Amino acid sequence: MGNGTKTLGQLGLTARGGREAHITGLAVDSRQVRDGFLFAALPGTRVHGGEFIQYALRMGAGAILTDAEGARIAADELGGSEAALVIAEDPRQALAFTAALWFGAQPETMIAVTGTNGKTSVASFVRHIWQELGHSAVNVGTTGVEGDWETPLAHTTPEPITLHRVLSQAAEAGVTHAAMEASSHGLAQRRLDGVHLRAAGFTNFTQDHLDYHASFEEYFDAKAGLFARVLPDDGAAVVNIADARGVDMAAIARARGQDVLTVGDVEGADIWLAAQRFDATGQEIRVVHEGVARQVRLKLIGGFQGENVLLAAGLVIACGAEPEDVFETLPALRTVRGRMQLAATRENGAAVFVDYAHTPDAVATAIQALRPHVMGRLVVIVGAGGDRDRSKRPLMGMAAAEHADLVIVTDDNPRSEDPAAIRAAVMEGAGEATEVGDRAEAILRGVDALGAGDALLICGKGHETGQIVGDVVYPFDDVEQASVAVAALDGRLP
Ligand SMILES: CC(=O)N[C@H]1[C@@H](OP(=O)(O)OP(=O)(O)OC[C@H]2O[C@@H](n3ccc(=O)[nH]c3=O)[C@H](O)[C@@H]2O)O[C@H](CO)[C@@H](O)[C@@H]1O[C@H](C)C(=O)N[C@@H](C)C(=O)N[C@H](CCC(=O)O)C(=O)O
Ligand SMILES: Nc1ncnc2c1ncn2[C@@H]1O[C@H](COP(=O)(O)OP(=O)(O)OP(=O)(O)O)[C@@H](O)[C@H]1O
Ligand SMILES: N[C@H](CCC[C@H](N)C(=O)O)C(=O)O
Ligand SMILES: [Mg+2]
Repeated sequence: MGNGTKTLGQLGLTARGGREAHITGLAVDSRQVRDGFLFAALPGTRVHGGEFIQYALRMGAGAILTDAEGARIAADELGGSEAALVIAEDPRQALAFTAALWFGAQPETMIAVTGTNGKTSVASFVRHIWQELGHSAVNVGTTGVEGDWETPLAHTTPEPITLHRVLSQAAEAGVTHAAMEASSHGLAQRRLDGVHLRAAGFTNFTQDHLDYHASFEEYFDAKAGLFARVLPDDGAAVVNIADARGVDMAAIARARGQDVLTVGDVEGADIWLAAQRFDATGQEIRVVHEGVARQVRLKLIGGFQGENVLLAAGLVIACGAEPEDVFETLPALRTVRGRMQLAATRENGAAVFVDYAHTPDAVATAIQALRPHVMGRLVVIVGAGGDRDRSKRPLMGMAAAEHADLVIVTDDNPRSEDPAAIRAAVMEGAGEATEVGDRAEAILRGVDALGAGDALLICGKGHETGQIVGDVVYPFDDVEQASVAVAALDGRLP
C-alpha cells in the first residue's frame, strides 16, 4: 500500500494478550491479503468474514480484526497461529478508524450529506461553491471523486479502505475541502466513521433501499447515524426542514449539542427559500438569510434544485464562509451530469431531459419539477433496475402515469433478472403506458412523439454510461442516445 508499516498501537488497535504486529496493509477481502496485512473479517449479509480467516492466514495475514463471532468461527486456526487477534464489538467501525489512521491525511474541511434524494447534487454544488471561493475542492460519491482531483469510484460511499485511500491522495494533491455523500448502506456499515466532519447535511427522506434495510425506521436510523454518531458534538448540522423527517433530524442534532442551521421553503428557516419563478432555461429564487432578502438566478431546472442549492450554501456557510460571498457564487452552479440535464433539443424547440430519478418519489418529483418549465405535453420514459428493491417497481410506474401525459416503460439495468418481468411489474402501476423493451428504441419513440412546446424526460440512468444485462455492461448513455434520436428524426448528423 506504499505506506511502510504501522504497529497495531499506531492504528489504535489492541490485540488479545497485548500482542504487537507490524502491519503492511489492510484488506476486507481475504483474496486481497498479502504478507503482513491486517485482515478485517466482518459480519456480512451473506456470510461472516470469519469463514475466510483460515485463507487470510495462509496468505500471510499478520493480524485479524473481527468480532466475537468471527473469532469463534476460526477458533482452531487462530489458536495455532502467530497472527495478532483484535476482537472489536463493532469491527466495521474499528476498521473505519484504523483505515483513517493508516492513510493519515484527509482534507482539512470536510462535510457529508445524507438523505434519499439530492446527495450527489448537494455534494457537487458544495464543491463548486468552494472552488468559486478559491479553495481546492472535491466531491466524493455516486459520480466518483470530481473536482480538483479526480478518480472513478464503484460505490457512493466506498468502504473505509478505499475511502481513506482517495481522501489521503486528494489531500496530498493539495485538496483542502471535500464534500461527500453518505449513503444509508455506508452509514449502516460505518464506512465513514473515521472521517473528520465539520458539518453534515440532510436533504429528505422517502422510500428506497427496502431491499437492504429491514424497515422504514431502520432506514431512517441508518441516516440519522450521520448526526447521532459520525458528526462530532462541535460540528454543524444543516437540515432541510421542509421535509417532515428533517424536523426529527434537527432534534437529533440539537440533542447532541450540534449547531443547527435550518434550510427550506418554510418561513422561519435560517436560510428561507421564500419564492421561486421558473422559465425555459432555469429559475429565479428569493432567499432570506439573517433578515436580508436576495434574488438569485439559477441556471438549473426543477424546484428541488433550489432546495439543494440552499442546503449546499448552508453547508459552506456552516464551515465558516461569509454568507454574502457564498450567495454571490450561486449563479455559476451547473447541474450534475444526468440530473435534469438538457440532453438535446428538436428543431421544433421540444427539449429532451435526462434524470437519474430511480425511486417512486424521485420520478414524481422530477416530472412535477419539470412541468413549470414546459408549455406543452410531457412524455416520460421510465424503467427499474434488477436486483434492487422490487416493491418500488409498480410505484414508479404509477408515479409516471399520474404525473406525465404519455408514458413509455423500458429496461433500466436488468442485472441478473428477466427484463420482461421487471417491465411487467412497472407496467402494473403504469396504466395506459406503452412498453418498449429496447431502451434506445424507447428513446427514439419518445423523441418522435414530441411536438412544438413538448418535452421528454428520460428517467433512471442519469450519468450512467453502461447498461448492465446479466454480467455484461453494454455501452449506453441516455444523453448520447437522446442526441442520436433527435438527429435521426430531424435529419441532421448527431
Ligand atoms: C449489501 C452491501 O452493502 N454489501 C457490502 C458488505 O458485503 P456483504 O455483507 O454482502 O459481504 P458478504 O458477501 O456477506 O461477505 C462477508 C465478508 O466476507 C468477505 N469475503 C467474502 C468472500 C471471500 O472470498 N473473502 C472474504 O473475505 C467480504 O469482503 C465481506 O467483508 O460488506 C462489503 C465489505 O465492507 C461491501 O463491499 C459490500 O458492498 C457491496 C459491494 C455493495 O454492492 N454494496 C452496495 C449495495 C452499496 O453499498 N450501495 C450504496 C448505496 C447505493 C445507493 O445509494 O443507491 C453505496 O454507498 O454505494
Ligand atoms: N431535493 C430533492 N428532492 C427530491 N428529489 C430530488 C432532490 N434532489 C434530486 N432529486 C431527484 O433525485 C434524483 C437523484 O439525485 P441525486 O443524484 O442528487 O441524489 P442522490 O441522493 O445522490 O441519489 P443516489 O441515492 O442514487 O446516490 C435526481 O435525478 C432527481 O430526480
Ligand atoms: N446506485 C443505485 C442507483 C441505480 C439506478 C438504476 N439505474 C438502477 O440500475 O437501478 C443502485 O444501484 O441501486
Ligand atoms: Mg448519489
